[in-house]
Amino acid sequence: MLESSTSNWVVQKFGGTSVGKFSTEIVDDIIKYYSQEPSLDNNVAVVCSARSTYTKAEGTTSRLLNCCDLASQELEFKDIINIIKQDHIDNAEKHIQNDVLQIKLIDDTKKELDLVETYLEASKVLGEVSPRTIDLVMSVGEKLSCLFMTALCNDRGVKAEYVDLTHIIPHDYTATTLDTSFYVYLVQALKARLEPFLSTKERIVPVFTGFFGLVPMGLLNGVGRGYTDLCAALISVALNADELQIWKEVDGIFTADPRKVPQARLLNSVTPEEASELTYYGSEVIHPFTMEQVIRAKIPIRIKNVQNPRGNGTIIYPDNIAKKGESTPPHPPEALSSSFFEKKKRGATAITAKSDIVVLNIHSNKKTLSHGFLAQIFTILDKFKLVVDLISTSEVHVSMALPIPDTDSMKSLRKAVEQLKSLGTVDLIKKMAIISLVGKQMKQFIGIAGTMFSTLAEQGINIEMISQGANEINISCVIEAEDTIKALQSIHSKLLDENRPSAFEHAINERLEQLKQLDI
Ligand SMILES: Nc1ncnc2c1ncn2[C@@H]1O[C@H](COP(=O)(O)OP(=O)(O)O)[C@@H](O)[C@H]1O
Ligand SMILES: N[C@@H](CC(=O)OP(=O)(O)O)C(=O)O
Repeated sequence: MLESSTSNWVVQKFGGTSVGKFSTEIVDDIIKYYSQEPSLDNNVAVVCSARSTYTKAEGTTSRLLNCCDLASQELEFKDIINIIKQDHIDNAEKHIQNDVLQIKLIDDTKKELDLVETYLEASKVLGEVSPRTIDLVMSVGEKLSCLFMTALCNDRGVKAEYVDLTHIIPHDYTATTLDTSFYVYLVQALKARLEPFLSTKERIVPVFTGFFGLVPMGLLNGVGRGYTDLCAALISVALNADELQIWKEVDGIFTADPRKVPQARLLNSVTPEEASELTYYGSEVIHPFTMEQVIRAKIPIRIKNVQNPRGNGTIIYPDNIAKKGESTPPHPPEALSSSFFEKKKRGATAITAKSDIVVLNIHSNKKTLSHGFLAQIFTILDKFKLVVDLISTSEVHVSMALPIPDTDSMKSLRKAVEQLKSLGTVDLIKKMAIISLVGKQMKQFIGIAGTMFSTLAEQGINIEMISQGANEINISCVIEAEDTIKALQSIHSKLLDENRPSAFEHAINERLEQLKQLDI
């Protein structure tokens, strides 16, 4: 059965470091190609993050947040504003050839940063920077980046128009949470903003600020860093786009972080569940909020490399739902075709590691876990805003793995420990890492966990904690952080290397052969 036809819109999201390092390549080889190549017949919408020259930590968003921090302590922040200003002016002078475009861009850049100064001066006087002010200041990162990318497109022969989404949510919007009704509202508001681009005969590329409004709770609190992915997802839904492309500096999603495991392979496709688990457990490929919206609208997400634009990348899409415009997937048992057997062989999809983990052990002072013991633990952790990544319990003992990435979260953990001591003996094990094996097909096979843990044992790696996610697509364990690379490489070689079928894979192949004989 055929569903809704194609819209010919492709949404392209570019991250901050890509805008910082590869802006001309993005315009010439990607935006121009996708919007002007006759065989593609596409309309392109672009979404950009704030510029980072080297790393995100030293990028414009981090600098702007640093200004907010200084202003809240009534300290001087203007030096940082000047660094941001100079960086963007130098960039405009270097890349924009047309004088009129360049002068206007520099002028707009200065005006935006003057506004930041005004907001923060006022906050300094008040001795407080509100979440709304933080959002307003943070939005300037995306504004500057998109003003630049729009000018660069126009300078290089791609007709483009800047679209500022900072005020897309009106002042009097009353919602307090980012729930479905909020997203429905936002998609409608985006549709209204897109209308001029849809009604004109001329092909104009809208360049959207990836900062999308002063949302309830503040964008930083409600969505967190990396919010531009979500913005691009919502624009894709508003446009009923054929594809959302997230452009990165890596060819797509690999079986492991290619910087840590040289043998890692590029994956053609992963499911949204797998992409979420990988992102949560250390492989930051896509913001976790992005997928739900787009997949519900049957829009595939493609991760691609700005340095290799013609590569296929990795598609994120469910393996049991038809894409829009395509036939619905065959109903089982047809699904159990030879491709089923091919897929099942894979077992695990990818492996990932998350560092900065602390294990918190609590031994109850009662003989058995009393009623309310876990509730008390979580109440204390919640009070200090501590998140638990993994948990395992025995009769009188609870172990938890917590992400503690900075000194602030360490301080909170210490305070929590003081209160947890009323429940039993408490100890902390620092400098740990979570290793997670992820794969939607894994749940079909007993033995993958066994292979994973015996591989670690063969390498002499001590396992502190073991946990299997309730969704059964993730098997995780906690090890010492210094063993991370060894663990990733050895497990990858046993369970994910294509060239070296393991003893375990032989066992799977044999079992699949038996199933085939049984005609299942
Ligand atoms: N499984 C994985 N597949 C691809 N990249 C991964 C994986 N795990 C970790 N990474 C790392 O994630 C990074 C993401 O790419 P990058 O384009 O630099 O991110 P961003 O644009 O979000 O700043 C890469 O440097 C890559 O090494
Ligand atoms: N500029 C924001 C939003 C964002 O999405 O960034 P990036 O796409 O570069 O990860 C941040 O630094 O968090």
